[in-house]
Amino acid sequence: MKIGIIGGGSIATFLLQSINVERTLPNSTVKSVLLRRPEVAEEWESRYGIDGYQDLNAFLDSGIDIVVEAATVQAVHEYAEKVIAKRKDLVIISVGALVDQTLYQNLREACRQNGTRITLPSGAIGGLDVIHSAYASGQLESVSLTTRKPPLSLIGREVETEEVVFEGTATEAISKFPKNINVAIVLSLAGLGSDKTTVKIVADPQATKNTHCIEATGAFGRMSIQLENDPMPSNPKTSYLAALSVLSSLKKKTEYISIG
Ligand SMILES: NC(=O)C1=CN([C@@H]2O[C@H](COP(=O)(O)OP(=O)(O)OC[C@H]3O[C@@H](n4cnc5c(N)ncnc54)[C@H](OP(=O)(O)O)[C@@H]3O)[C@@H](O)[C@H]2O)C=CC1
Ligand SMILES: O=C([O-])CC(=O)C(=O)O
Repeated sequence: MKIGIIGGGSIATFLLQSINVERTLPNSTVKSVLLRRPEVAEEWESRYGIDGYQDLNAFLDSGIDIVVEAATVQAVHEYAEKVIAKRKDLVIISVGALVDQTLYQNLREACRQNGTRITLPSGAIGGLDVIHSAYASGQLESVSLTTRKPPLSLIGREVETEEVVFEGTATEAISKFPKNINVAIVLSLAGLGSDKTTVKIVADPQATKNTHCIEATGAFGRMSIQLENDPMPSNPKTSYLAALSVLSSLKKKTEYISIG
């Protein structure tokens, strides 16, 4: 599998190290990266053996089979439909973009027409299989997410005591915190939708981890999952698990038997 990555931040760097240096994916390599900064492209070309591009069309025509978006919600709006139109499968980690129903439907239709698929990794959370199973039977009643992160990650300043910085629907949460709460949208897409999935975000000066607590109820019973995620040192807003989940999604594409 020849992989192209959009973005040059913490998740992109993790994937390059893991796939091109540590060779964790059988018969696969990151061939091309779409980067905004030419100086990073130059350095990465020699460090990771990739081709760096600033132009989307040149990137898409560089002999890649699949594209991983590891940039921003805005970049998904900008590039996703063009990636599908070029018949490349796409992995999206800035899942928050798909709160936009028009974009979601357009991408779905473009995939149908072009015979391509979009994968949304579980990101920094888990339990999506449970939510999806409960929803598929029409018997999922409630889903809530409580996220707790260090204040600097969330609001860009320190606070003395913990502060609830948001309480509301997933739809509102992602519009206010597009770099911190993509998890709310993948949770919504697996279950009740972004207007019925409730979110609370807490800035906690004691926190050293990014914590996500998911509670769900339905005819199946009750689920409560708490993730205590180590942040990526290069971007503390992002949990290490999110990067691992992208690698896991890519790995699933190379395997014949799927779990979950
Ligand atoms: N679904 C989930 O559970 C999670 C999702 N995420 C999301 O994953 C994404 C990547 O995270 P992370 O790697 O930590 O983010 P970083 O901020 O470390 O890196 C983002 C990179 O994207 C690049 N970029 C931004 N816009 C564009 C563009 N239009 N074209 C090309 N490159 C662009 C930036 O470029 P430059 O260097 O030039 O600024 C930067 O290199 C984020 O959207 C984040 O919110 C993160 C954690 C969990
Ligand atoms: O990585 C995390 O803990 C969650 C996150 O940033 C996001 O969902 O955008």
